[in-house]
Amino acid sequence: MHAELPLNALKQLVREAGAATLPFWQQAIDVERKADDSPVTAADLAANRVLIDGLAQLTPDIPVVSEESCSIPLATRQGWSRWWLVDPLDGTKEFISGSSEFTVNIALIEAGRVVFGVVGVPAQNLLYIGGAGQGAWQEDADGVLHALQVRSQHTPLQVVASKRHSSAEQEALLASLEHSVGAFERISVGSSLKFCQLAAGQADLYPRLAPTSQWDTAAAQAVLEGAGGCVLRLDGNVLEYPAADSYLNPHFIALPAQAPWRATLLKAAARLA
Ligand SMILES: Nc1ncnc2c1ncn2[C@@H]1O[C@H](COP(=O)(O)O)[C@@H](OP(=O)(O)O)[C@H]1O
Ligand SMILES: [Mg+2]
Repeated sequence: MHAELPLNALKQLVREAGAATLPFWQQAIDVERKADDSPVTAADLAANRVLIDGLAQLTPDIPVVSEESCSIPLATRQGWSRWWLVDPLDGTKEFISGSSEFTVNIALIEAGRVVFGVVGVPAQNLLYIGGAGQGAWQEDADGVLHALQVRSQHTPLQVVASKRHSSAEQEALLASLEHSVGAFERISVGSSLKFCQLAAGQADLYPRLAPTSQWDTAAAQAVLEGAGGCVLRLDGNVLEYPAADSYLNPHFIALPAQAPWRATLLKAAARLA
């Protein structure tokens, strides 16, 4: 997997960033509001510091954009051929509520595509790693790797969706799925763990017709792609990571690449694009 990357050190760094969040977890914690009204805590900032310092040390030639350090001029970012895209604590609202569904995310972007990602789940002492064409693994608390593979047939379909964010379009897509493919079960999960559950063959579809930013999706997209999944915009193209004014993603669906109902779902999604 990306032979030139210091893989073990990167995994250790994500574990250390996760460990930096845990002293604040399930404790009374001050919550600040950012300019976009989203919450940020001392845990987000502690993990951010570990990752920014660690990446600068491990891969000094690769620039970093983090949710908590993202005010880098577009003209500068447009000159980068590869860069790290970091969400030090995805699922901040879950973290604040005391839920274990929060993650630490680092993704390597090359020429606008995610090529490698590590997702840490600090409260479960787990890591997910992977990249398109390279495979995907879960590393357990003892450092043992377990290969991940999506499933493509499961009845009923299990749909993972945000605990907190949906939209009328998302509900319309799910209604059309039920009509054309069949009944499904819906499971609410916070953070980028939703992609990891697909990668691990524990769920079948993650529709996100509600806002996310690039750092929310990139690392776990790499894991899912390595496990045989894909993340597609509603027009059927792969979700990409262009340098742009805004870090907002378009709406997307994440699914096993070989899902038998893929074409049916994409037809319904195209009507909502
Ligand atoms: N209006 C909005 N604009 C951009 N991103 C949003 C958003 N509402 C929610 N999100 C993103 O959704 C993520 C949470 O996803 P989920 O609901 O699946 O757990 C948040 O990540 P953070 O917790 O890192 O801020 C946040 O970035
Ligand atoms: Mg996030």
